[in-house]
Amino acid sequence: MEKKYSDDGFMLHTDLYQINMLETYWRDGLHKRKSIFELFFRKLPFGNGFAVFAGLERIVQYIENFRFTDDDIAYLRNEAGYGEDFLDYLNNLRFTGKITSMREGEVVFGSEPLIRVDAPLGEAQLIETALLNIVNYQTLIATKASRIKHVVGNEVAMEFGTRRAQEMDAALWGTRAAYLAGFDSTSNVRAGKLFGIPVAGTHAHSMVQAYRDEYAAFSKYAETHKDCVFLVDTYDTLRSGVPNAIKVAREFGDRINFIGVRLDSGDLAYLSKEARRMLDEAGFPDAKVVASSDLDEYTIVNLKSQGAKIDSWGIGTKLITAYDQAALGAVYKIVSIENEAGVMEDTIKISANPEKVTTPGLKKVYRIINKKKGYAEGDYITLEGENPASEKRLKMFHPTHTYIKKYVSDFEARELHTDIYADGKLVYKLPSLEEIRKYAKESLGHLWDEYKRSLNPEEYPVDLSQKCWDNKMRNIEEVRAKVERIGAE
Ligand SMILES: Nc1ncnc2c1ncn2[C@@H]1O[C@H](COP(=O)(O)OP(=O)(O)OP(=O)(O)O)[C@@H](O)[C@H]1O
Ligand SMILES: O=P(O)(O)OC[C@H]1O[C@H](OP(=O)(O)OP(=O)(O)O)[C@H](O)[C@@H]1O
Ligand SMILES: O=C(O)c1cccnc1
Repeated sequence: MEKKYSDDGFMLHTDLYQINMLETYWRDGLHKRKSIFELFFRKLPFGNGFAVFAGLERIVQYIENFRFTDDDIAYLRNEAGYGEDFLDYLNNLRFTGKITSMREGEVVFGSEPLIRVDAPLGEAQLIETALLNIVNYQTLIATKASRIKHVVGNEVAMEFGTRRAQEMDAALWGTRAAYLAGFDSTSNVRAGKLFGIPVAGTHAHSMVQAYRDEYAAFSKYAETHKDCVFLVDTYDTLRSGVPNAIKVAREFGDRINFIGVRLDSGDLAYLSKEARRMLDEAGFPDAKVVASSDLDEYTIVNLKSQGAKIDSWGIGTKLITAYDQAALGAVYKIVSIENEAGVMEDTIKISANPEKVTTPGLKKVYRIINKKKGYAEGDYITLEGENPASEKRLKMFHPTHTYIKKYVSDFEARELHTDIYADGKLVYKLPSLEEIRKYAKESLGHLWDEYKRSLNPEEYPVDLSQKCWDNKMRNIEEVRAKVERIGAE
């Protein structure tokens, strides 16, 4: 197809229905009504005990570019048939609202607002798709990366996924998500350039095949590179690959920095132990064994249990595609809207599944940290205006199984949201990626080990304050009464 329009903005990165709803609101004069939306997911991915929030920097990029371009308007005029008056409105549309959000790297849980948008209805509605698109992917990958890094421990985790990622943006932002959640490096050079992530890598089988000879390939690589990791499995790992790597390392001596060998197929436990033994016997005890080949947290744990001697793990496909769970399932729900009289009214979405009933109202999220132990007792969602810190003894109860409760005293109530936008202006200084990575580590540090284990972790409490819970019940009752009235008519 002939390219009629340039790809010069993010505004059309939305679902058509958002623009259609916006048109309805605008024609009906509802677009300026103050509204509050919350972005959250319900269920933690991968059966993990927590998720790692990521995506905020990209959201800021998106909001900073919140304006339809001339080409966007031309497209909407020519291909989508919107009227000139509405197009005029779109042309002048800017984001004027408020956004509060979790910080990137924050450990987060199901059913708590990760982002709150407090904006004129039209604006808040229009940004839904992009916000979900960004958070759903980046938080999913950051969480997967955190799981993998948890089992890798103090060894090195290298991100190798670009070639298998769902296209370029996914590779780039997925790599960033992996790094902020604890990965040590990436093979994606653009991610190195744009985000300052350390880049690392070895070489491919194609190089060995291009020289048609393993020894020649390793030697030529050594002639051109100081740091050398030789890929030893192209022909026969133990009979040819490792011996050739050792031979070249000996011949080049101090002229190269022989970092080690990479295994990419076969029985990685057995081969790593044998490679380790051969390297040690050859006088290279510091040479590392790198492994790759469809690795994830499960194979890594299993390889470790077999006594594998692997120092560095290269992880691609299963990380960057979130192989075992393709989507986080985060949603964006309206919780409050201004009425004709200018008064904010809560709004609720009812479901037969109690966990899917939304929690209405303007809310805040606090992490309740036990001051003595330094660990989190749970997250506590309040209505705006409540101050949990002023309570001596905080009652925390399960929002659906309310008989499950506990009292917490001597705690810090740490508010988890921070202001990102106020009156459409960016009021948040984006932290560096290194700061985010450090923050992610600290945030995870507040969790008991029981929530951190990768298999069958304990369920972390995300509770509602009594007022918030009462408000939800009142809203449910009001909707019920309304439905019954309609049913009786
Ligand atoms: N000792 C081991 N225990 C458990 N899993 C292993 C072990 N060694 C390797 N694996 C994993 O088993 C899978 C083997 O993949 P696959 O069957 O494609 O074979 P391969 O050895 O990689 O061969 P090739 O790349 O030549 O096709 C990979 O996911 C790898 O991480
Ligand atoms: O297995 P992953 O976790 O996805 O890690 C990335 C994989 O990409 C490369 O294989 P590929 O076959 O693409 O190229 P190669 O010929 O260099 O091995 C590399 O050797 C890894 O096996
Ligand atoms: O550098 C490597 O070894 C590498 C990079 C990307 C994918 N697989 C391996």
